[in-house]
Amino acid sequence: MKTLLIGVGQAGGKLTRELVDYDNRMGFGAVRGAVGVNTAAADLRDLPFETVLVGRDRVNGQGVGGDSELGADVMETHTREVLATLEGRITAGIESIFVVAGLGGGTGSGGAPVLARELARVYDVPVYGLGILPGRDEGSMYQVNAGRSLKTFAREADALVLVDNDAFRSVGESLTGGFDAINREVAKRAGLLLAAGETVEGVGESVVDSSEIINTLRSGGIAALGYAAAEAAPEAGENINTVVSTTRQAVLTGSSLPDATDADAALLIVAGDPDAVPRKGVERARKWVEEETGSLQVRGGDFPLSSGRLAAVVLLGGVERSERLQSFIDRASEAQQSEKSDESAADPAAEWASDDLDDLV
Ligand SMILES: Nc1nc2c(ncn2[C@@H]2O[C@H](COP(=O)(O)OP(=O)(O)OP(=O)(O)O)[C@@H](O)[C@H]2O)c(=O)[nH]1
Repeated sequence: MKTLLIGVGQAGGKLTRELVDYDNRMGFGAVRGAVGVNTAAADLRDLPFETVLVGRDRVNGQGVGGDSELGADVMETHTREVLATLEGRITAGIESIFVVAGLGGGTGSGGAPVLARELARVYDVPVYGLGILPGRDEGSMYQVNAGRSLKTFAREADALVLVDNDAFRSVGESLTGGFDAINREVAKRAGLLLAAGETVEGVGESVVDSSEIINTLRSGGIAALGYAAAEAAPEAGENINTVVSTTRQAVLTGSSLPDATDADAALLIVAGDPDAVPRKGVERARKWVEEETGSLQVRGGDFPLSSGRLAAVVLLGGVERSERLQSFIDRASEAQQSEKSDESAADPAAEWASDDLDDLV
């Protein structure tokens, strides 16, 4: 799926850079362009693509210091500048736009939903979010920002793929030290998903195309992305169990949003050498995904790659009813209450005190 990436805020910019690097390294060519947007000049310096510094008049290139309302305000004021940098980049071949942001800070959490809304108004292609949830030991400001942003971002984008920063943290590793590793894990998942619609080598029996990604995300709301890989035997017949077990691992232990398995729709992509991919294994794995997610809309396909390994990438669409998300929302609501902010009923933050997740879609 030919995609344009827009990284908003520090985390958004860094993750976008990782996505661009991964796509280049693998030679996929699915990422057709990238732009970085930030209120902090220093965070834009290392990005190897076009950048836009917004809100200079308000924060003088220093960032918004975790104030997501200010982040949203700045983006409202400068949307035109950001859209101007996209002119000529959203060519006929572009099939989707991803707005990438950390939801715990101010620039990304406030700015990304505003930008998604404006992009959806201007362009016909789907506008997706790729949002990062703060880890559970980050401070309450991060939790509240993410809680508020999550709901708005999911509403304004055509779907929001979530990454929980706790999902890829190894035991005992500090979160900050682990960011690069987390970004690599996310880039692999998202990079393979985007590239799956672009045939790279050979032609598999049932190759995935972009419309399957779009259809899996069609119900909107929150999505999760899982991945796992294992050594492949040369003969397809010997790999039936491998395909099933990597698929289970992708969903159960390799997901960007762990424990979010109750889904509206799913897409299973099996990547590997076409001669090593067993049809029977793919069918069984697909059945397993149907049972695990409770969804009857499970699509599947191959991604032919010359590799001695087999990988399963699983995109789950419409996972907002998951316990994991509920526990995050509880955490954000608690943080908000403990900050004793005196929100009124008209304040969007007040909606986060509600347990009613159906509001998301
Ligand atoms: N996965 C990942 N998360 C990150 C990274 N950098 C920061 N974060 C997370 O993103 C959140 C902070 O967002 P930032 O992107 O730093 O903030 P910002 O949007 O630039 O906003 P301000 O700094 O307030 O202007 C926190 O929850 C961090 O845990 C990164 O490189 N990778």
